[in-house]
Amino acid sequence: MLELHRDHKQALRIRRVMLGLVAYLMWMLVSIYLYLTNLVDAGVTWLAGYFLLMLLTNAVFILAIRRDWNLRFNDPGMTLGQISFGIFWGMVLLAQTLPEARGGVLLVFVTSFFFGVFRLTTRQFLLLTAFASLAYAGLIRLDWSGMDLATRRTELSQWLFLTIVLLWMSFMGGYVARLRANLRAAMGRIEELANRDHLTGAGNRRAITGSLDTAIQACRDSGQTLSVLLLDLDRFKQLNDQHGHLTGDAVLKEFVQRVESALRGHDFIESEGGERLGRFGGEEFLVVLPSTNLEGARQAAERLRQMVEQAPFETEGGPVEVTVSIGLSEYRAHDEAETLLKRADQALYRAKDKGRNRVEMETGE
Ligand SMILES: Nc1nc2c(ncn2[C@@H]2O[C@H](COP(=O)(O)OP(=O)(O)OP(=O)(O)O)[C@@H](O)[C@H]2O)c(=O)[nH]1
Repeated sequence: MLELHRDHKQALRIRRVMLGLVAYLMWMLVSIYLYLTNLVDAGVTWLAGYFLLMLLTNAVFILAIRRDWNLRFNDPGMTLGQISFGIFWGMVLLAQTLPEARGGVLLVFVTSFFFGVFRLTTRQFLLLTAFASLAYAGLIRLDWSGMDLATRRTELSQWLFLTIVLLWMSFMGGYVARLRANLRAAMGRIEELANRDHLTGAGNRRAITGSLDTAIQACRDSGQTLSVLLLDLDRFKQLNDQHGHLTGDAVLKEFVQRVESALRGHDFIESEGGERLGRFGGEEFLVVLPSTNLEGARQAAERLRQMVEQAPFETEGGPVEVTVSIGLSEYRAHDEAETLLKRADQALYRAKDKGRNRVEMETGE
């Protein structure tokens, strides 16, 4: 199938413009009907030009998205612009339509407005309502002197009903658009909750293993390097026993802050989205280092170890001395996440075994 755009969101926007094309097709069908029933003051050339310009409008919107010009706007979906053009082309047809058929044509405006629920605020809806209402009032004003009293009354009541219906749609549409925005925010929040460790704010196990899988895939695709660090706080049980669980919690939080600032402070952590640090278990954390070989990872790990050791952790129960042991491994061809982590875990075990507060690398076997 033809790829609309390499970016998923942009492809969706193009699809939405195509949906707008359906509305234009509707204007075309209406105009053909009006032409066949002699209710429009236009010939074949006028109609052909009208169709062409409408299609061109649509094509320009699609082109703008394909070339990413739309990304410069606050509303990259260009909803307001698209609806304004929809109304404009509707008005053009209305201007040519004989007064007795205008009432029906006005109904088609509702379809243009409907697109607003994708994005527009009530204010923007009201702006469009004013635009449509004034444009129609302008048309009536133009033909006013040629109308008899009955036609004037019909046109005025049609103008009134159009304005009322569009006003109603503005408030309903704005409400639906707000619901949609709330839903999107809620989805973001749910995603955040599903991926974040509640206590420390670091990524949780699910998030960090997801990042690891992505990083492994990148290694397979491009042959770049990747290393992982498993960090485990030393004698944490003893810390809890001596200072209490709350102090233990505070230490975990500060530990994450220290590691995160150390990771941010060095450009070895070129984040390409996704988590780089995650809580793997109680007092065990995983750091994923893309594009980093074993030596680079060792230096990073050593920096982290020193960051933890260098100053006591300030807690409400007073300062607490904390150290961390770190095991690290580097991606090898055909590694799965499990095998990579297993080697890091074995290295961590050795670090503990050799007295803690140290960095150990995987062995060459
Ligand atoms: N305060 C606090 N403690 C936790 C949390 N999660 C796990 N722990 C504690 O962390 C301790 C981990 O103890 P162990 O696995 O025996 O390891 P350790 O005492 O750190 O000893 P080594 O790892 O060998 O240095 C346990 O006592 C857990 O209760 C947490 O969220 N908050």
